Amino acid sequence: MNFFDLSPEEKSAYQGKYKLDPHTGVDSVSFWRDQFKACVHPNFGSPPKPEGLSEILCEYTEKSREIMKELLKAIMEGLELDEDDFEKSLELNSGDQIFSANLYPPCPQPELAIGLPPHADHGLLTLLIQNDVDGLHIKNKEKWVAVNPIPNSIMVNTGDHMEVCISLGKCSFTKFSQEKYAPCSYYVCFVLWTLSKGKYKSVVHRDVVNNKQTRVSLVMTNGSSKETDAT
Ligand SMILES: O=C(O)CCC(=O)C(=O)O
Ligand SMILES: [Fe+2]
Repeated sequence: MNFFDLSPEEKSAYQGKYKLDPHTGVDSVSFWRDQFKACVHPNFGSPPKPEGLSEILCEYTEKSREIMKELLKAIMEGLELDEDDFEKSLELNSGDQIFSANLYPPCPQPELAIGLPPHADHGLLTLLIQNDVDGLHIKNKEKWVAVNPIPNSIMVNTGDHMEVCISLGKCSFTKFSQEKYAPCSYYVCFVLWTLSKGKYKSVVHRDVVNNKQTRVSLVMTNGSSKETDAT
C-alpha cells in the first residue's frame, strides 16, 4: 500500500470523495493517524493512484465478502439458525463494504495522542489485517486488553449490526422503503441494541500509538444491505 507515500497534493485530490484523515502536529494532537477510506461495495470506489491499488482492492473486496459469508454461515450453524434465510434476508451480496487503510506513524508524545478512540464497528463483521506492531486494544470487562498481532492472520471483529441480529434470536428482516421508514427503523435498531442481551456482542476497541514504530492496518467492514432493517 503506497497510498500514504503520495504527496499531500496528490492525496488531497481525493479528499472528500475518499476520506482522508491526516495526523495533526504535536501541538494540537488528539488523533495520530493517516487514513484512507472508501466505499467498495455495492459501488466500487478507489483512487486511480497509486497504480495497481484499484485492482488489488477490487479483488480483496470480493474475496473478503466470500470470507464474511462463510463466517456468517458458521455462526448461524452454531446458533442453529437458518443460514439461508439469514443470507437472503440480509441481502449480503448487496451489503455495504467499507475499506479503510490506517497508518499510525511514530508519535513523539504518544501519551498525548490516540490513534483511534474507543468505538465499535457498525456492520456485521470486520476483517482486519495488521503489521506486527502492537496498538489495538479491546475492552473486556471494563479493562483494556492489548491484542497481539498474529503474523499472516486476519482478525475478525463483531459489529453492532451483528449484535442486533443475533439478539433477535430469530432473523426477521424486511425491506422497507428508506424514505418512508428510515427514522422509525433507526429507532427500532436503537431499542433492540439497547435491550440486547446478544450472544455476539460488538467489540469495543481503540488504537494507541507509540514513539518507535509505524503501525498499519487494513480494515474491511461488511454490513447487510442498506435497505434491510430489523423489524
Ligand atoms: O487500526 C486498527 O487496528 C483498527 C482500526 C479500526 O478499528 C477501524 O478502522 O474501525
Ligand atoms: Fe474499528
